[in-house]
Amino acid sequence: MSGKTASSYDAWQTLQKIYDTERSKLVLKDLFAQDPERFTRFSKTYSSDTNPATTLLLDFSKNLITAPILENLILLAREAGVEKWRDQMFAGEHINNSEDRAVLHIALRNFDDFKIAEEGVSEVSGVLSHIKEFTDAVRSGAWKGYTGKGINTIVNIGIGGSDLGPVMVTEALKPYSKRDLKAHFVSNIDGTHIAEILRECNPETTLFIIASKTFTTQETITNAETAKAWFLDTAKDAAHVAKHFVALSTNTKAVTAFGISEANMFQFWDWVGGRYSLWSAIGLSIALVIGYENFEALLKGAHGMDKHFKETPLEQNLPVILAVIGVWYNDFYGAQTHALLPYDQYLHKFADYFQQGDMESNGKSVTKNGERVDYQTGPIIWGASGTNGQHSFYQLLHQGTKIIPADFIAPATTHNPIHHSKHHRILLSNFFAQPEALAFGKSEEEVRKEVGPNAQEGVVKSKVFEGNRPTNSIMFPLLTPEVLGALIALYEHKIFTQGVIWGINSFDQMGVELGKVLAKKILAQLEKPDDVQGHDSSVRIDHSLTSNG
Ligand SMILES: O=P(O)(O)OC[C@H]1O[C@H](O)[C@H](O)[C@@H](O)[C@@H]1O
Repeated sequence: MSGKTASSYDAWQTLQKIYDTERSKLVLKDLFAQDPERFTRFSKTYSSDTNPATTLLLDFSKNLITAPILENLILLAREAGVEKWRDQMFAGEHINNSEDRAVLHIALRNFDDFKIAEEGVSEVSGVLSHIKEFTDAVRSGAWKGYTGKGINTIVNIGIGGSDLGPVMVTEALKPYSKRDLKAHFVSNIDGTHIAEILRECNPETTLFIIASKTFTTQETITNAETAKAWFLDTAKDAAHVAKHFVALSTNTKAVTAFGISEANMFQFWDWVGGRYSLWSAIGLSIALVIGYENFEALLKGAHGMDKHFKETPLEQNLPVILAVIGVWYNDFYGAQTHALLPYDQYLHKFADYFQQGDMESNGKSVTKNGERVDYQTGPIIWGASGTNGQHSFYQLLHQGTKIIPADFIAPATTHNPIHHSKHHRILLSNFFAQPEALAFGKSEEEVRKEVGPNAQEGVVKSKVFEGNRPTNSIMFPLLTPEVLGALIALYEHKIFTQGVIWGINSFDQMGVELGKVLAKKILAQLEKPDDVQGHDSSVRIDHSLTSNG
């Protein structure tokens, strides 16, 4: 990093001038009318070198940009050192400076292309073999529970990155799942979460996967202990735990102290960030649900996108394009949020997943050098799957006062072509219609023609769509494991690129600590309510409300 902050880069200042002087000319209707080649100019396709079915089309033509704006946005990325930082990440340098760690989720899906020297990287293939051997044994029925029965239920106990990735991916890849293996995910400390799930489990046929990078996370350890006690209630003998509990962690000591042997532990390393960990041992539940071969295809899909990000000039680089367009809205238009809108029911957890992926990475306000930024950093990520969102919050997208950049995401074909793909055709018609309506709107003149001369003024105005609301559209042939891998990696590298432009460390999460520390203090006091002290006056603990009899 140059020591400069983003707003002092030359390209930033050029962009600010363009925004100040040309903003009124950035009207999508006019930009499309002036340039019949606009779609060709502002769309790009990524295709995997090894599998032509793994293709992503990014249409970014419906953005408030021109060729010179995009050129300057790319210059901004270059001036911020995106290429340099990217190459450092791929080389295993400790770019997570506050924790002095490498950032190597790309090493978990490397398949020997990038040479990385960091400790632990050479062990990745061994852990993958362990995952394969174990998942094959469980899925085939060779792995037996303590009464000799096979496993038909898995319960992943984890939170944050040790939950959201496995949940999102197992939902997204349901068509590839072993339908007779039920997968549950417990995350919340609220006892209701585990209580409801245990009601659906049989201790003889259930496998608990304790997923925690640190193995110190309060929610996960508490839930894991509850699960163990529930299991031993029936199984009685602690020796049976070995058949029903495995751990995914970097912390061998804590895992063995919990009572899980090293043989039942799947390792990963401190250079895997929690929100980038689904590619590691944390993906065990994914491999169990979809099979090891499909898990490997997911990794290969991400690896292909890694190569694209590493080797493609910034101008053609999909993650970089998404990132700089995001910066344009976030920092010049003042957009506060970014919506992820997948038109695919299988992707219904995609926005939830990238809430952590993006907001925990880029929700920072000091640079790596410790300077307070004087510009906006990470956007608020939100969204829901189409078409449900249309019947809920799209009113605000179309006619509200806020600018909400959004990504529309859809597969060209469906895993469920019922009624000769009638559902899918309707879904896609909405996927195409919404960005069109957002971009081009409906003029007052058009409304007047429709409603006739006698309509009230208020009615006319309420039916006008100003348009000029920006979107990206991303399409792929079918949601396969490889395509999903590429799609997730696309967003990971987008987040990386934005973090570099803003000069922040996208790989620590100091902001989650304070609340945890305070909760621990309060917990001690809840257990001994007479001693409540040292908090502000709004923390008044009424023992009659907190005790359960
Ligand atoms: O995997 P664990 O160590 O249990 O951590 C689980 C989660 O909790 C932390 O508070 C972090 O904010 C997350 O990044 C992490 O994914």
